[in-house]
Amino acid sequence: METIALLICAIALLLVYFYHRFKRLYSYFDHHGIPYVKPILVFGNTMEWCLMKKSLSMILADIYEKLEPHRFGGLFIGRRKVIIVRDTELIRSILVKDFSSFQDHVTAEDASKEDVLDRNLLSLRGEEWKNLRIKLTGTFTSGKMKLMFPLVRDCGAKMHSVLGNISQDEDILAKEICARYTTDVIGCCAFGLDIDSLNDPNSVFRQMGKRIFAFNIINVLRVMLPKLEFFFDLFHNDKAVKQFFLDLVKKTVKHREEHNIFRGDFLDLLINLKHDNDQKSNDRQAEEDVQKFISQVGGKYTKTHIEMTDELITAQCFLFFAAGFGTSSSTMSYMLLELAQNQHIQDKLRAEIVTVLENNNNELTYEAIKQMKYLDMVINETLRKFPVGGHIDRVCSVPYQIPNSKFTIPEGFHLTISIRGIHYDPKYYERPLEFYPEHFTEQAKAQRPHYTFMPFGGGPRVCIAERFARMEIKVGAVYLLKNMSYHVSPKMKLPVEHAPEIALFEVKGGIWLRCKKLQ
Ligand code: HEM
Repeated sequence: METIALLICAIALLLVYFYHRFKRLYSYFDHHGIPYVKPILVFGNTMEWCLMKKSLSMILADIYEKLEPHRFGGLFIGRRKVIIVRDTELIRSILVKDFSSFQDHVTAEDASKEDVLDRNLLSLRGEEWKNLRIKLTGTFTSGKMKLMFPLVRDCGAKMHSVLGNISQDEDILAKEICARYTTDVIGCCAFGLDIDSLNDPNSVFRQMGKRIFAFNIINVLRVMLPKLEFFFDLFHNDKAVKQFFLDLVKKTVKHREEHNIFRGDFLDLLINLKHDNDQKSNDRQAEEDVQKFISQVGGKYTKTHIEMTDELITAQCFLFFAAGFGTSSSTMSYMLLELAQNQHIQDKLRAEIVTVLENNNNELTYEAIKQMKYLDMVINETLRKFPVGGHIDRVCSVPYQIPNSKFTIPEGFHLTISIRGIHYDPKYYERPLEFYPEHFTEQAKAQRPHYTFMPFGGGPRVCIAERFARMEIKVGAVYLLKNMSYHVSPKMKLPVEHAPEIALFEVKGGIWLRCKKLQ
């Protein structure tokens, strides 16, 4: 009896202790006179995320809205204090002007030094990141995109023939067909493989893609309980997936080196970097992009030697795969859903595609997709309404006084920018809830402040592959739409509900569309 009483007392004392600790922690922003959204004990502002009811990006977008009209505010991701930046001028300072104080992504803190695949562009920090980014910049110029265009077009043509086999009025899962296309594209451009997951949905590559994005509760716990990270790492790394990619790249690099094979894909460009570390580029755009990058990072760049080993090459290819296929296929499937719901936009877009193709002898060329201006508007509006990376983050590396405020962000603090919040802000978009490609006429774009459209992030750390992603989505859209029409299937659950457990925006139950062949 006595023992039970003692136990109850001990638990009660512990609860009181933790209650006070949390209370003190959660008074931080009050104490500094910073507006914030009231947290809930233990969970902070992210209870719905922990309970897998809402994605983190959606929660951040809600907080962005609640903090109107403040330039910035506070929130808690579990126990972690985070600043959310709302004002576009302040966003510019953080992403560009004062970039040197906010160079790293939060992911860099999670990266393991022992894990070779964690030495990828997204996870590297400081000088190591800068040097690698400069090296890889030349891989994504328009010239290189033009080289890769035929490879992407071949995957588009394959998707077109798969769609051709679909029986009249069949229902399709949009994300599935788009993901098979983008898996083939990235497999072909980053790994030099003809994967053909379009015809073989169970290809090893497609399975690997599904495993990379398989959600687990570990991801939530890692953020909530950072001190136990070493423990979660035991579960986190899907070692089989990593080994698969390591073996694959090593084998392909060896084969290409031995047989002198050149395909013009990412892997070739990375192998070139391996053999000629400081090769002089004869790509003018690469030089310009690098100069722009160096001026943006604040002239503090010290060139250091990076040896492009097979492991480092694999780490980049693996990231291109992980960052590339899900983002682009989600964007494409959201675009199809909106087009199915807005037949007049779909008709107008198809008319543009058909006209441009006719004017180009029915051939899809790199130049032809550049002429499809309405397609650009539709893609931009899709990326506005469904920014697959719904928020971006930065880590503050030196104490930073927020301009025109008394608050100094301490070193190590996390910052976040809600891309989704900004994209739905009625201050910047006339019809935020509608699918309205006219948000992206030249005139509308010129009237909006900078940093109000950021699906690819911003500043020197912006998505390195924006040109590639846009090319891939445009080619995919042409093949999807030129002689097929899309309608909402009776199986589709509307209004759309987002699946909270996936890092990228996904739709609960999937996007079901009815596909019709046109003459
Ligand atoms: C619709 C497609 C895509 C979207 C919306 C997207 C979005 C983003 C965003 C928001 C970031 C973070 C930027 C920041 O923090 O400022 C990022 C980074 C990155 N993305 Fe993408 N991305 C897309 C496609 C791709 C593709 C196809 C690849 C590779 C082939 C790729 C490779 C990367 C890499 C390597 C980074 C890290 C850059 C760095 O830290 O230096 N992305 N992307």
